[in-house]
Amino acid sequence: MQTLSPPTTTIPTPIKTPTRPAHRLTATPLPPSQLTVRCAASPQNGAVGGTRADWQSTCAILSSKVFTSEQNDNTTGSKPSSSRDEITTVNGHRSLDLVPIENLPKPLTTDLSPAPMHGAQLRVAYQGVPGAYSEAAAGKAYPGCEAIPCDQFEVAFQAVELWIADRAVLPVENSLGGSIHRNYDLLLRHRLHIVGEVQLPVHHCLLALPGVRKEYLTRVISHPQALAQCEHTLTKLGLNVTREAFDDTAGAAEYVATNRLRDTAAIASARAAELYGLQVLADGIQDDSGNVTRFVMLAREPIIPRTDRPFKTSIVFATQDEGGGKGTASLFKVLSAFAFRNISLTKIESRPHRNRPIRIVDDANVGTAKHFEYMFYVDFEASMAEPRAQNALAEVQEFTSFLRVLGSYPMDMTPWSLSRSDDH
Ligand SMILES: O=C(O)C(=O)C[C@]1(C(=O)O)C=C[C@@H](O)C=C1
Repeated sequence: MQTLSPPTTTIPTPIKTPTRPAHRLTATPLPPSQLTVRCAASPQNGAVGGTRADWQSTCAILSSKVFTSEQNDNTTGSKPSSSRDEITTVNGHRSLDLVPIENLPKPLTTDLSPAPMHGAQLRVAYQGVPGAYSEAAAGKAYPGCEAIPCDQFEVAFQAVELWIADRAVLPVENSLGGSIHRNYDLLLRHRLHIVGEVQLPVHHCLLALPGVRKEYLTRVISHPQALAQCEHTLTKLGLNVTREAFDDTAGAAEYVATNRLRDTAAIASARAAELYGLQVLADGIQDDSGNVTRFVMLAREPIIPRTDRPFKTSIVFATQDEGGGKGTASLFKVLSAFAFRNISLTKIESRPHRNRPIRIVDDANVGTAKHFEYMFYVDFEASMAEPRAQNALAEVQEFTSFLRVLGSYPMDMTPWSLSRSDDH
């Protein structure tokens, strides 16, 4: 499948950004590792326990495994450092027990309510151009926000790290297409925190220039996830077309419009049709009417976990080497730490362990085994403010060589509706 080059034309200004110049953020060479990450949160009324000390004790569970800040990405599986002279980090932050409480910087926000510090709208970075589903997710997560288009997922991370944006909204999985692996890898590589999730019903349309008929089409372009979500319907429509990947759905629509392509259709939202002056050739072409994409919201600071509403926690870990002693069956042991506490897992994903993708085990009698090594991403239904979650993670640490909490955040509990008006 060939990847099209994005057009070099001007991108329309994102909605609700009347004063901002019309452009998309593009990649910068600044490595995320150069970015300063600050520590911890201040208490907030309604948070469990309600004091900074409570929050610190919650975090202390996690700070027993410390890594030196010299390490590139905390994934090498090194043993914890015990030296108090070293600058230590937990989840990319200075270890809490080394920082006097009164010196803790204030978090950007302590809750999901949009409260930007710079006195303006909350600025939310997303990948794509106006009309992309990610933009709709940003609007659902933070109504009235200023949505900032970025040309790559990584740029959205950087936008937050560089204080150009307050939040990033990124798709992580779709009910038909599965996980968006790139974003799992980026979550590990960067130091941002998951502060929320939104689930967005995704309603795809087949878009073409006005006057174009289905019979004229020779190709359909869109984001690979969108192409995958419409695979069977495209075949059922009897289209004799090639399918080509594009950076995002709305970008594909814009490309068709700007280049006046009469042989090409885009799969994108009805809103993209309006924005780029395209007609809707077919509506609701996703293979499942309940098609939904889950997005996570990222911020520079974590939010304070609570217990007054359902929370989810996302972690990533590497198991200890298998092959005897403590290392045996470590994945099973990790998962059972949750099972024994009646904590439901909602998602498990494995990705190659970047620093140690293969482990070679020589056995003189039978030969050499080459085991693939993984980073495991797990979402579980509990708040880090709950002792059972803290205890589970304390136990998980015993069987892992690396563990990071990506975030503890409110679950998206909006009522499920497949009505057209809810769709994007
Ligand atoms: O291209 C877009 O519109 C996006 O927001 C990206 C994306 C994705 O990456 O999965 C988001 C939701 C849909 O599942 C299809 C595409």
